[in-house]
Amino acid sequence: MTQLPEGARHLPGHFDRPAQQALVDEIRAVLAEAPLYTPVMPRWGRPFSVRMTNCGPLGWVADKSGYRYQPHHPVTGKSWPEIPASLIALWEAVAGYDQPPEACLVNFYDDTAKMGLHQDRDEADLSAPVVSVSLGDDCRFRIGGTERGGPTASLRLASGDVFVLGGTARLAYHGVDRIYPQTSTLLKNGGRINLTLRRVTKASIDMG
Ligand SMILES: O=C(O)CCC(=O)C(=O)O
Ligand SMILES: [Fe+2]
Repeated sequence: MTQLPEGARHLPGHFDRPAQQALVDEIRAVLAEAPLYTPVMPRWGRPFSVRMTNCGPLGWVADKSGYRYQPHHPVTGKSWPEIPASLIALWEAVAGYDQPPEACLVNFYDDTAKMGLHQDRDEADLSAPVVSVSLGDDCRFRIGGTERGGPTASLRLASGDVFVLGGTARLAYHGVDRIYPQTSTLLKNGGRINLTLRRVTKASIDMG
């Protein structure tokens, strides 16, 4: 595969350095309310190398019973904090979808973390794209087609980049092969943050 699948868009440097810094400050505030935790794979319970938390009315969680969205943090039991306004604005600018995102997954990768090839398909509404932001160290991102085992392409994502999976690519297999340590000075202790905005339900929801 030499080019990106239809509906996949890489927006290099969408956020400039000051905007990246502002986002990091907002994410630190999210982490203070909703700390990173280590999810585990369904069934076997093998821990992910990526630590996670969420903001938004719904958050994506993984534990022994499966993958799902839920309105509260699995460790603290508290509601997830709100999605920062700058990320709502990003969604409005690039998603082409008239409802707001409901979930913002926060992934934290240390120097050795990675994420295997997978599809994002736990959402009831697959007509909305997945919009993701990279902050901190670069990574090698891999993207293929909608069938497991097909050809893939890899590209380097850097701090401030935005990546959109929409159209046919909404169900494209993708993953993070590796982090390139010490390639960014944004996060003082290194590592990479990925923010992934998603619409989960079809209609507007009221979480009451
Ligand atoms: O870290 C990334 O760039 C991708 C994250 C991802 O695929 C996911 O959270 O589903
Ligand atoms: Fe994903």
